[in-house]
Amino acid sequence: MAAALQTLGGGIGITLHWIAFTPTIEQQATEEQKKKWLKLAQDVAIVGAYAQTEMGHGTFVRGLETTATYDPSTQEFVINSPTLTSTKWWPGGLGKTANHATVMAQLYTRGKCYGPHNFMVQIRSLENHQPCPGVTLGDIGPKMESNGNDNGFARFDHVRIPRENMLMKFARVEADGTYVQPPSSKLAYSNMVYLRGTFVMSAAQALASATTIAVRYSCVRRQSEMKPGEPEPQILEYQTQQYKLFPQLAAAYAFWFASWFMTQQHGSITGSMEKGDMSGLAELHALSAGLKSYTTAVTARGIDVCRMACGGHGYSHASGLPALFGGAAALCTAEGENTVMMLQTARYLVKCFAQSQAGKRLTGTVAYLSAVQPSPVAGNRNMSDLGTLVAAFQHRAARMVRHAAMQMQGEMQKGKAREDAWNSCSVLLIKAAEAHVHSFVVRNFAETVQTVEVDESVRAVLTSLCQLYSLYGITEHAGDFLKDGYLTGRDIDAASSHLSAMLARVRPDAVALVDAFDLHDKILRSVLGRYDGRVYEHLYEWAKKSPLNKSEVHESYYKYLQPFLKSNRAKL
Ligand SMILES: CCCCCCCCCCCCCC(=O)SCCNC(=O)CCNC(=O)[C@H](O)C(C)(C)COP(=O)(O)OP(=O)(O)OC[C@H]1O[C@@H](n2cnc3c(N)ncnc32)[C@H](O)[C@@H]1OP(=O)(O)O
Ligand SMILES: Cc1cc2nc3c(=O)[nH]c(=O)nc-3n(C[C@H](O)[C@H](O)[C@H](O)COP(=O)(O)OP(=O)(O)OC[C@H]3O[C@@H](n4cnc5c(N)ncnc54)[C@H](O)[C@@H]3O)c2cc1C
Repeated sequence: MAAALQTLGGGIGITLHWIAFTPTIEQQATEEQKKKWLKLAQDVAIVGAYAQTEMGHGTFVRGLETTATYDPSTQEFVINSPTLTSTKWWPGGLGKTANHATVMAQLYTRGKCYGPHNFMVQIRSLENHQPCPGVTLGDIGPKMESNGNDNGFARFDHVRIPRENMLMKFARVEADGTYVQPPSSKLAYSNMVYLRGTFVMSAAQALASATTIAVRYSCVRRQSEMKPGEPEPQILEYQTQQYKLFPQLAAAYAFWFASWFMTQQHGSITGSMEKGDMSGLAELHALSAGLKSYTTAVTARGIDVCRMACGGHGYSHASGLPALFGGAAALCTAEGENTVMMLQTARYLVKCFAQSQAGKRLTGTVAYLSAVQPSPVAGNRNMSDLGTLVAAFQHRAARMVRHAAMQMQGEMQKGKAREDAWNSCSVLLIKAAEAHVHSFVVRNFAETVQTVEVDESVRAVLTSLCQLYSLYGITEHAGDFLKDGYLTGRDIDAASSHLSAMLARVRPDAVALVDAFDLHDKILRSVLGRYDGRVYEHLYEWAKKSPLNKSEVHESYYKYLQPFLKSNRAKL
């Protein structure tokens, strides 16, 4: 059923029912409320949207304007859109598909505001799908991509819902209007942490799709002469083509493994939180925010590299790459805009750095911050050794975190308010947070290839891929490693030559590495990436099905071109 709805396309968007609406019930509803709504959602007996973002606010959740005012005389909440900018705007499925929504609104009771909380609101009739009284709904119009999803808008004109429709697992409002605090005000945001974590796998899968398409096509496509008189080579024989595609292929594996870690972390930390231990929430938020931001940004750029590596046919929708890029671009903005998310990670790193300066031993993904030596020890490093590469990335991140934090401390010592010092160092903070996440991805990649249960021949290939990913990162960001002399120019030259060697070493396994993603043609939806490699025949068939080819002479000739040509000829 869900798959059918999913493929219905135009105007039917059920993605967010699965990835946001249903998980919000799972994570924010009481057991009683789950009995009422969870099975309905899981069986798609109701279809839901996650309605948080408004026309005027997406990033700043505390600035949302929709209100939920408790009326103790009727034990109801009154949901209202007080301004134009409070109109819910963007939620997937909200325009035409969903008949329910979890609505994030400022909770008011006894005249006091307690901040954003989630409320279950029925928005369309289950009989005729018409909007419920007081609810105005619509689609927000064409977007860059994913136009099958009806991202919509919603306005509420004093819509009354029972008190029990507030999702009350963490915070509660009693019948008399008393507000009961949650263990942490950020638990209302927990589903965003979950969804960000899933974006890491979405990014990995998107990059896996793009590299599958581009690597397979690069084995089919023959172009130019490498040596005069010789047959045209597969374009994958060109080192430049390998330099474009193999780092993206390595990143797809790196992000895939990072998503395994993210899923495991989310499970164990939320498990502890169920028992009342909130200690892991801050690290979980920082990791999910940073990984979401980093992996989606690299993926969007990487998909466009793959698109360009396929030449003209990459620019055709037949390749599947423009659609992949559009979707990946959405991941950079949705579920927490990337800059804002990376700043959240930076906020956590600055806090941890201060704790480490005060003598606290750091643990988890920031443990290296207290372990890394501030003074570089230059020397001939073995740039093909994974341990050396991981240490280099951790040194780089620790140095940049320290530099950004000290810069901020310096600004505050000059008398700047903390917020102003933060803002004037935020570019440094973003770069430090990116270096931190990059070092985590490299370390996690190295640890995974060394411990994953695979045949030794497979481990050797994955190790080469991990070396390639790390060496590519070092050569792309060489300045960061050279700055304090931790790596020398000779180390960077060694890294470049090892990288070239890794490109050649990965080449024979490139097709096997993309086939290993096991992405069916129906998922890839790409003429260039077909498993059977019969690109040209299917490209021609695909083009012939274009709507423009329904008639030999298009109606636009008679309407526009013919009179235009005629009048120009008449002037000769
Ligand atoms: C290729 C595939 C294609 C697929 C097609 C496309 C599909 C698309 C699918 C699209 C689906 C898209 C669906 C959608 O898009 S759903 C809508 C998604 N919207 C967002 O993600 C909103 C983003 N904004 C926020 O989360 C908050 O406003 C932020 C975080 C920015 C500020 O918040 P706030 O102003 O309140 O906080 P603060 O900055 O003062 O910090 C105060 C403290 O709070 C801590 N803190 C903050 N947050 C969290 C947290 N979550 N857990 C735990 N802790 C948290 C923080 O560390 C700090 O701690 P400390 O430092 O004081 O100790
Ligand atoms: C495809 C898609 C699907 C979506 N689906 C949903 C959904 O189902 N439900 C839902 O509720 N929402 C959804 N959204 C909305 C999405 O969550 C928001 O667009 C996102 O959170 C970004 O918020 P914004 O649009 O307010 O951007 P803004 O925050 O206005 O971003 C504009 C610029 O301001 C900058 N900026 C903002 N705050 C800061 C800061 N503190 N420091 C530095 N720079 C800052 C940003 O970095 C950015 O460069 C979707 C969006 C898209 C694109």
